[in-house]
Amino acid sequence: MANEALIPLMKQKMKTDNREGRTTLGIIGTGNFAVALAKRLTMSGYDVIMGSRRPEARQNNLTMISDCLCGVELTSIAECFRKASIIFVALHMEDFKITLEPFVDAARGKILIDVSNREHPYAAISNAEHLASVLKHSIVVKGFNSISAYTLESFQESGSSHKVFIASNDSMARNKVADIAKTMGFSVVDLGGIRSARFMEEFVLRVFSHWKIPIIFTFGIFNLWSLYIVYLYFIEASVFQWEQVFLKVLNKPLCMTAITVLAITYLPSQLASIVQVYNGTKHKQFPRFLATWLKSRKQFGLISFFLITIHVIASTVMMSPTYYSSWFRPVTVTVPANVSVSQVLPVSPGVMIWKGEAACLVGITAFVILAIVAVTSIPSVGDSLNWSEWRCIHSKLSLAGLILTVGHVCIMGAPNWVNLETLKLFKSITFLSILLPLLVILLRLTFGCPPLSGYLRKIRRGWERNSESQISPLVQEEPVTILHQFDEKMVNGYQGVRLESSCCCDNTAPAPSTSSCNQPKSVSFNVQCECSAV
Ligand SMILES: NC(=O)C1=CN([C@@H]2O[C@H](COP(=O)(O)OP(=O)(O)OC[C@H]3O[C@@H](n4cnc5c(N)ncnc54)[C@H](OP(=O)(O)O)[C@@H]3O)[C@@H](O)[C@H]2O)C=CC1
Ligand SMILES: [Fe+3]
Repeated sequence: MANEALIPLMKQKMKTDNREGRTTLGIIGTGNFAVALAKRLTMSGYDVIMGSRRPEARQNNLTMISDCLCGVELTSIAECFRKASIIFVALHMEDFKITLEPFVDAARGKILIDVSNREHPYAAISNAEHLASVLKHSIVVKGFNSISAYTLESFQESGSSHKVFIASNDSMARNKVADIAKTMGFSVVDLGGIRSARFMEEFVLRVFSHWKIPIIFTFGIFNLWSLYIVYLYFIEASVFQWEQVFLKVLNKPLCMTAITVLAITYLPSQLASIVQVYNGTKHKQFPRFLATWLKSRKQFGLISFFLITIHVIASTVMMSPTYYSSWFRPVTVTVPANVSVSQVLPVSPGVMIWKGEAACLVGITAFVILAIVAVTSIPSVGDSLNWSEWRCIHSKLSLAGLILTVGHVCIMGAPNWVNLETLKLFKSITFLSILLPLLVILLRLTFGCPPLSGYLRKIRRGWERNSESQISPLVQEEPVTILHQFDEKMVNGYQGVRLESSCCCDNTAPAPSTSSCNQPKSVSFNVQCECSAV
């Protein structure tokens, strides 16, 4: 691995790269990723040299793939090492040794960007560390491995919402690669030393890891509600026919699951408030289950919205007096004396009563509000909002959505609840399904009203009940970031929280400015933001 003594040599080489102000970058490999990268770099204003084992054989292929590649110089790997000082290694890890070992001296002092991914999650060392061991005197930077060839090629779709993670032991090399990524239109996340490469490579192999728990939970809740519905409507009383099982019957556990999962989305925030008030500080870690639950809120919310959407469509399809008899005015038919009852009379359906209309209005409004919340949780949309707007939508508007959803159920069920005995009340599915959401709303309102709201705000600004040394008010106004080691837990948390800044602050003594941090050891997350969103 390169050391700082190589930096002057590198600077010298960088200067020779400039032709008419353009920097020359090398790419070793001519596969899918290399071609997409060459196109993107060319369109971002770089001169590109591609190094191949068989340049003559590849030349025709490249120009046939795209016109953008006409200006790209295709040469041997040795020539590529000679002409460029920053080189992307777009090879499979298994080929590093056999293909690159002869170029140990040619690679001396060069910045090599390892873009490779692994087949399997478990490996003793990362691909980047393996590359550094093959080309001992080079400076290896891990990066771009989470960006697909498709993303590189589709200019319009890959905006700053696509993040390029970068890791290297050499801070100057990291900065240079970060500048290239920014010029290409990506936003950059600096993950510090090369050890982070292990997690960068493992991270991309995970398949919907954040979705597993929410999906299993939702499935469990759906099964429980379904069993209860079957018991109520088919075993205890024969209310429905089996033919109605696909829409009318299924719609019931579906909407009950949707509202339960919606409550589960907002419940951990309230539990977090309870824990923080109980501890009298925000600096104590949440219990593991709660931390995981907090990180899964987005997934729970989106699953709930998905179920609500199906419920809305199914209800709209069935919207008739036959299915929703209690929502419509009954039709009285007077049979004239000269008409026999066996004759068919045209009967116009009754209009909706207040209950039906009000339930529809409140339900539609809740659906639209939750749609806005769901859409803004898409990173590219969320990124267009500032922090206050994002917080307003995910805190206030989502609460309004939950209240309206409960209101929708109450309008449907409440007129019946008053006539029911206590025991029978617990057999009402509308009553049962609002209990958890009501608890969440009550907790939210309790923590949102003085004096608890003020107390909680104080805690979230750094105040500690049992601490002598309070953080100065000036520092409290700054976003408080905590230095995490880049470990599995942090990568998991990445999707759930908004990345705000990357200063390196200590948990107990937040640094007031990012400038004091020349070499952040890891990304840091704006914990203030996460807590506020709570
Ligand atoms: N494709 C994608 O979307 C992404 C790919 N990556 C990573 O980028 C790297 C390249 O991927 P990709 O371009 O798809 O792979 P390809 O199989 O399409 O290309 C690999 C290239 O490696 C070169 N090579 C050098 N030595 C050997 C060797 N001994 N045997 C075979 N080929 C060799 C070949 O070029 P030549 O014959 O000209 O020397 C070949 O074109 C991989 O490590 C992959 O994990 C990372 C993110 C996304
Ligand atoms: Fe409904």
